[in-house]
Amino acid sequence: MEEHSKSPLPEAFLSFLEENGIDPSIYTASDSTPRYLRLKPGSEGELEEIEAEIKCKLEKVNWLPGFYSLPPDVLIANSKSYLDGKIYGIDAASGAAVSVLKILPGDDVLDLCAAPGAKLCMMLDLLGDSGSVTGVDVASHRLAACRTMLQKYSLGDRCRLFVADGTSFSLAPLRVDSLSRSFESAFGKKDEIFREWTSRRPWKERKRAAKAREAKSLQLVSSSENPELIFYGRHSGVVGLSKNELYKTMSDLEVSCSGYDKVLVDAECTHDGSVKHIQKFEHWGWKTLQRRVLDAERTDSLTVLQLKLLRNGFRLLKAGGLLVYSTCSLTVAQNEDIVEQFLKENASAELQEIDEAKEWPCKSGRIPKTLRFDPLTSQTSGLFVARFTKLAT
Ligand SMILES: C[S@@+](CC[C@H](N)C(=O)[O-])C[C@H]1O[C@@H](n2cnc3c(N)ncnc32)[C@H](O)[C@@H]1O
Repeated sequence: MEEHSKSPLPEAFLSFLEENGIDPSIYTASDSTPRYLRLKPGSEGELEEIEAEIKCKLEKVNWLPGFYSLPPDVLIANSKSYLDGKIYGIDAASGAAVSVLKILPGDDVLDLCAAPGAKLCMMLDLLGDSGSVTGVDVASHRLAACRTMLQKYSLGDRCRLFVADGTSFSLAPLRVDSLSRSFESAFGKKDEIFREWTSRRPWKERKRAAKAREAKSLQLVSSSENPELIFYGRHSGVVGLSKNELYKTMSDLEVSCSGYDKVLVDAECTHDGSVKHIQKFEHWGWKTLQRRVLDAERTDSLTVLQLKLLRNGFRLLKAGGLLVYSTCSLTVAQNEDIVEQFLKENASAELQEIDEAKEWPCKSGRIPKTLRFDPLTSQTSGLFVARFTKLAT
């Protein structure tokens, strides 16, 4: 059994909630909030076996296909089903955020803040055998963990991962049907063609990556520097391409027909919706919580980052496509205010009603059509979700 903290919320966190108009009573259910897992499609027939192994009955989440809940103190990380990649832990609210993207086989999907990757895995499961998913994250160590996860669940076939700043990432989706381009590029310079991914990078490439990391740490990287590609699957569209083809950026005009079908901006935030995250600071020290999470200046710079991520995600979305903006903060500043500001400056952005949520245990946000999940209402972690579509101009 895992240890669960029953200690009261720290003073600094309570003041943060008060300043942000968040009712602390929504967290009172946190200790009993179930844990959730998603069954890898195809493993449904093994439910009884999985239950026997984790010694616990799994409750089907009626409002979210493929999801099951279990008591918060049941450990799954050492179970064979988990190690074999038949189940993965993902909160139901996170699953809801992915499901409102309505991913269909064949879609080109962009996940602009991808690590550690629970939502990315679900996207790849929904995508099936056609289309592509591009995962971007600014933190290379977190994205490396995401790569490990893709490999564990054998989900990387149609995925590519870039260490990059999501506020300026500009690469086009790769059409997996781009055989003619691959054929052409096969006549290009030999060492510029991407061969099948292997974790053992050629010496030249490792040296180049090390140099890039060094330049980054010395802040020598110009904004025109190519993002670092740290993984690509066999059917991600990368194999056979030249560097020039891969690193082709899109003009705003090209985006409207060649942009991504679906974009997730699961933005960096103060994580205040997740008490499990806040309680970690019991061990790291409440002062760290103050500095790393609650500090007003940090929150201000976060809202700037969130708006930039949303703007860039929307820029890369094709006309008629869907974008989901989510955060695991419950403050208005990081959610509704961002949505309002964004709508004000984007005539082609339309906030969409999330019809499927009518049967879901969540509330409307302060702006109609947006959703809020919280431990008390939803028995999930806290999450804000807004869905936009891009109108043709
Ligand atoms: C809430 S987490 C994303 C969780 C992820 N979607 C998942 O389901 O596992 C936010 C992520 O944003 C990343 N991030 C922060 N600033 C970024 C930026 N400028 N560009 C891209 N990613 C960024 C962080 O490194 C972090 O991994």
